[in-house]
Amino acid sequence: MRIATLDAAAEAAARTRLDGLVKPLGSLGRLEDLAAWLSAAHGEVPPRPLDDVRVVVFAGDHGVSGMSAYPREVTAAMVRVFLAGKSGVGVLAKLAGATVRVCDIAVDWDAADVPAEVTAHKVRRGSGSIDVEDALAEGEARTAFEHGRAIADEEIDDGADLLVPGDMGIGNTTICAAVVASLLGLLPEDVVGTGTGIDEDGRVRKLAVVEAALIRAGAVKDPFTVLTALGSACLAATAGFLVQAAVRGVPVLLDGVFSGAAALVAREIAPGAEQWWLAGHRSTEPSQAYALKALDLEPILDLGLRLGEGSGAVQAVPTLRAARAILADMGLLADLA
Ligand SMILES: Cc1cc2ncn([C@H]3O[C@H](COP(=O)(O)O)[C@@H](O)[C@H]3O)c2cc1C
Ligand SMILES: O=C(O)c1cccnc1
Repeated sequence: MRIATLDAAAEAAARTRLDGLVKPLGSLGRLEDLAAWLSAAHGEVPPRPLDDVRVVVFAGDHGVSGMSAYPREVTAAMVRVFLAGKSGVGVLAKLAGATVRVCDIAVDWDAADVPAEVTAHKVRRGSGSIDVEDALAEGEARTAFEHGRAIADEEIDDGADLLVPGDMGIGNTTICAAVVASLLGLLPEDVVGTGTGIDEDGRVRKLAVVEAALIRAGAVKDPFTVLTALGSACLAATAGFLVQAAVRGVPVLLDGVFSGAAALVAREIAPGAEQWWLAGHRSTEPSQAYALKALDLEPILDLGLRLGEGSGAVQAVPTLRAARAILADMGLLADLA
């Protein structure tokens, strides 16, 4: 896996053009940084329009139970909601002119009556309960990672010019807390949040599960071992998706908790891949803040969201398009009459 290189010359050319636009120097703030980054990613000034934006929602269940304010059956039910275009991310993606694909990586259901495309990358049904057992069997983390890479290839071969990873899985914030704590050497208290809205009793149970999982896993650093012990098939697939986007040189807008944890793992697997990722938004969950800090990523938006699915990231798409538009369409100071 070779990570594509960003074009430093295009970035420098973008900076020169930004400084010459008909505005006070630096006055378009973060938009200018995004415009320069996009130029580096595309290797041209102005960068190409972001016409084909795709969200891929990775769906799967977890062995841990009682960690969420909602029952695990919601994961499977939500797959149908994504297909019907009625999910939060579905509505928001439509506004941003993005498409949403849902992939059943590890939903715990009999999927006989859903379209085969949804289950084409199925790895397993549910995952192990990380407090007492590994999430995945030997080899499954790599299998799921390769599925994620294949999914990115499918989207990119089909014309995607910006990818957004989404997630659906009751219990996701528990395994993300464990993975982020393990990789960054943090305590459960640092990373455990209220997820879908658990009460204080639930948070105490969640802390105990994450603590038990971290003790059971021990000091693991190898990213595939972390995925196997504490992660999930969806997390491994999302990591593969992020790495492959970087291999192909396609920009990614990360979303919330799941994106953050997957990105941390993906960077361990493929150092340098993080150059291809932007943080779409800041989630209210603490583990995402730690992950983004470790990745040196500053979120574009901060709307107090805690939904996941890709819902925050898609809302940053218009901002990225705005960054491109200033380079493409603004006049030059030098042409002032
Ligand atoms: C109806 C519904 C739709 C969702 N869409 C995303 N999530 C979000 O909530 C879950 C993680 O939170 P926790 O760790 O507390 O279970 C994930 O599925 C995430 O995508 C949802 C949750 C629910 C209930
Ligand atoms: O911000 C997120 O990604 C999030 C927060 C709570 C539950 N699920 C996802």
